[in-house]
Amino acid sequence: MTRDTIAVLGAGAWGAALANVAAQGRRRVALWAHDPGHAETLARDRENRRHLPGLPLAHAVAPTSDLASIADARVVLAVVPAQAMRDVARAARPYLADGAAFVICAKGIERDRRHFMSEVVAEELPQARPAVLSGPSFAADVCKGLPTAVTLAAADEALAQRLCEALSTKTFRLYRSTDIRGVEIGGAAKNVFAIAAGMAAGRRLGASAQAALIARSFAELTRLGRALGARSETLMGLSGLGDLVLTCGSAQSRNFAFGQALGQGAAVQDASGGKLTEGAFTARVLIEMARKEGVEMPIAEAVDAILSLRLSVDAAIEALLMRPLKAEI
Ligand SMILES: NC(=O)C1=CN([C@@H]2O[C@H](COP(=O)(O)OP(=O)(O)OC[C@H]3O[C@@H](n4cnc5c(N)ncnc54)[C@H](OP(=O)(O)O)[C@@H]3O)[C@@H](O)[C@H]2O)C=CC1
Ligand SMILES: O=C(CO)COP(=O)(O)O
Repeated sequence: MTRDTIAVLGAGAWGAALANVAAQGRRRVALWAHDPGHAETLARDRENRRHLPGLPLAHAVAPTSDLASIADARVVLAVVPAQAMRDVARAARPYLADGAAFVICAKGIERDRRHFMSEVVAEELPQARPAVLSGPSFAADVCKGLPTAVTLAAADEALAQRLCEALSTKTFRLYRSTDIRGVEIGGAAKNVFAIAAGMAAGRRLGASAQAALIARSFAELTRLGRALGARSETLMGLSGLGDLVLTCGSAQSRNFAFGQALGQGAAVQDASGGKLTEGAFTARVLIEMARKEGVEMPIAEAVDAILSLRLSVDAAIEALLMRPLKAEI
């Protein structure tokens, strides 16, 4: 079988990790950075010191800031922050080959237009075949070759199968799905819940509270996911429950660490330490979507209220605990 040519858009932690995965068994994988200086530094250091220090780039990874480098790719992995996806997809339009797979690896929802990433890509790249890759996977773990399993969804199951074969390695396993919406909701929402879990850890609420928070977050995700057409088995799978458990349970997560800093008293504007925390961009749009669907999401609402400075962490915890008793659904 010939191996699909792969290019990666976005040279952060996850872009570098996925470029290394794609480099296995390939002679060249273009890794595009929007900042030419960053592309030059990557090419010189052969390591992403800014985002993934201590983990070398594979030989076949070719850093570049020239978008024309995606022209020969049959598979393009889009690994930029969710709020940058529209601009990057639009800029890629003149170069992307007809029928190329455009695999969304960002986890978020477009704030301004309330669009899922697959909707953004459908609008900006009519020639692309969109797919979504999401699941429990820290970039450093993947780069170190630790075992990881994620979901790859495409509307066309044959494409999903082909992408799983193109991207899977001995330690990076892809499971196919056709439920694009289910996979992208899980990835976007878990970042918001991870902020809440981090806050609980920062306030030292204890392991029982952490478990309750994960379970009730999953109930919120399930309610919204079902309202938006996601399949239950997707929400219960790697990209839903799997990623929720990972991100809500580890300070390796930037969203969790952000919430933890907030719980320990850091100000909202300082708590991320300059790192990308997708949940902070997704919280508001997630609850706007939920309200439109008539879905209750009290944990996500609390995160949004704290980030908008309408509520303190302690007041939000108090409000969650004082909610009327109800059936467990
Ligand atoms: N890290 C992880 O373990 C995982 C991350 N993801 C998801 O992948 C996405 C990217 O995350 P990650 O790589 O970790 O983030 P990083 O912060 O490590 O990297 C983001 C990269 O995108 C670049 N960037 C920023 N703004 C733009 C823009 N407007 N146009 C093009 N590029 C831009 C950054 O450049 P600069 O350095 O100049 O700011 C940087 O190279 C997120 O949606 C995240 O949720 C998914 C699974 C795992
Ligand atoms: O998505 C991730 C793991 O699956 C990475 O989480 P953070 O963006 O919170 O670091």
